[in-house]
Amino acid sequence: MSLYPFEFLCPFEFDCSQLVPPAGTIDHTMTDSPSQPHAIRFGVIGTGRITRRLVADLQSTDGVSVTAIASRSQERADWFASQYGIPAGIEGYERLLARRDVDAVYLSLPPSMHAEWCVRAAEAGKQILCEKPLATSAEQARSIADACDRCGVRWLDATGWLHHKRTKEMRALAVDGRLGRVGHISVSVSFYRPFQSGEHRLDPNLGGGCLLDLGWYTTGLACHFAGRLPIRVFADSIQENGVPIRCNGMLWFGEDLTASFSCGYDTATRKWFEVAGSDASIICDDFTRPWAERPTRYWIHDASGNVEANESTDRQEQRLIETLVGDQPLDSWNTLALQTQAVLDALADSDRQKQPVAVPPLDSSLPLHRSHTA
Ligand SMILES: NC(=O)C1=CN([C@@H]2O[C@H](COP(=O)(O)OP(=O)(O)OC[C@H]3O[C@@H](n4cnc5c(N)ncnc54)[C@H](OP(=O)(O)O)[C@@H]3O)[C@@H](O)[C@H]2O)C=CC1
Ligand SMILES: O=C1CO[C@H](CO)[C@@H](O)[C@@H]1O
Repeated sequence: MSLYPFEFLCPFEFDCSQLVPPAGTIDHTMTDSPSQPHAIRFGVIGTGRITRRLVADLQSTDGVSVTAIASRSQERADWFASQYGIPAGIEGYERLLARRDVDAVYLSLPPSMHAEWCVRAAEAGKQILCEKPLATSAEQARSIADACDRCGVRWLDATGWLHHKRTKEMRALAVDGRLGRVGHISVSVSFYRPFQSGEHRLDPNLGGGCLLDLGWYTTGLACHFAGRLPIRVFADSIQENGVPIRCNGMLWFGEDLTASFSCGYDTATRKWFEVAGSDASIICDDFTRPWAERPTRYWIHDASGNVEANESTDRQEQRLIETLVGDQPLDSWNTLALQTQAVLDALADSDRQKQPVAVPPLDSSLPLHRSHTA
């Protein structure tokens, strides 16, 4: 059965009067409602699986509305628009960027397309929420950051777990001495196939492979808790169709702190980490998102077998969206994304060479990824 049933017809027509925004212009006159004055109006680029969830998250975030969705196919755009109550279905991503009723875009394309469409969105003056991985190389990631800088637009990668309220809490435990001296971080993210045909995760030309897809989480987690870039990394993968389908590795943050990771498409769903200190460890088994119908949870284990359990609920995607459309600086989040991408480059390089490689230092003008955890 097709993933996209096309039996629904869109009741909305494309409105040419909404074309042509001067870059950076935000025109709130077209879709503001009395209940949402000055809502930030999102346009969605791509109609994939994750889009369904994020559209609902956008629509349920205060101060945000979704005004348009673009697909390569008019039929698919119309179907999504009608299913999700989005006023306009648009054929072609460029046409969405040209609309005056779009202030920000949510981009959920295969990874190899992120850089091009983020840069175009920035040049059209739109704020950007881009799916992870931000790009397929550090150079591409930097081109996104530079374009956003140049055009004065805010951007975030859609890495929801970072914005969960417990993430700050867990990191505080690691840095305030509760665990003793932190020595090792281990992190695993996986799920077991099957994939549908045409799956971008298995296509090297679309930025496929578990290292970018799931290594984005494992690398980001290790860098987030370490609060610095690793000096040296090692990765080794099992490949299929020219992409890694299992990848394991090590990160050295200095002599005192190491991390190990495992990610892949050939073991059951795992989304856990451990931060091990000299006195105690944090263990979390759902860091990327909660298990269905359960609160998020983590445990602090001490050296005597005492366990402190923590459960909480939060709406991490809404927090992520609020952070983007808010007015606080995004430097710290942006830096972590650029660091993560640079480390992924080094891991891919190590996997090719089958030996540890040094991680080049990041641009020193970037602020350290620390401020929001204070
Ligand atoms: N944050 C999270 O929790 C998650 C993030 N992701 C990320 O979201 C992004 C999209 O993933 P996912 O939703 O699974 O992807 P899908 O394959 O389901 O969707 C990708 C969409 O991109 C568009 N597209 C444009 N060109 C191509 C092409 N050549 N091949 C395939 N699709 C194309 C299609 O939309 P159209 O044809 O309508 O233009 C398609 O629906 C990835 O970067 C992924 O890592 C994914 C899952 C969870
Ligand atoms: O980011 C993601 C979240 O996890 C999924 C698997 O559970 C991945 O497929 C996806 O790319």
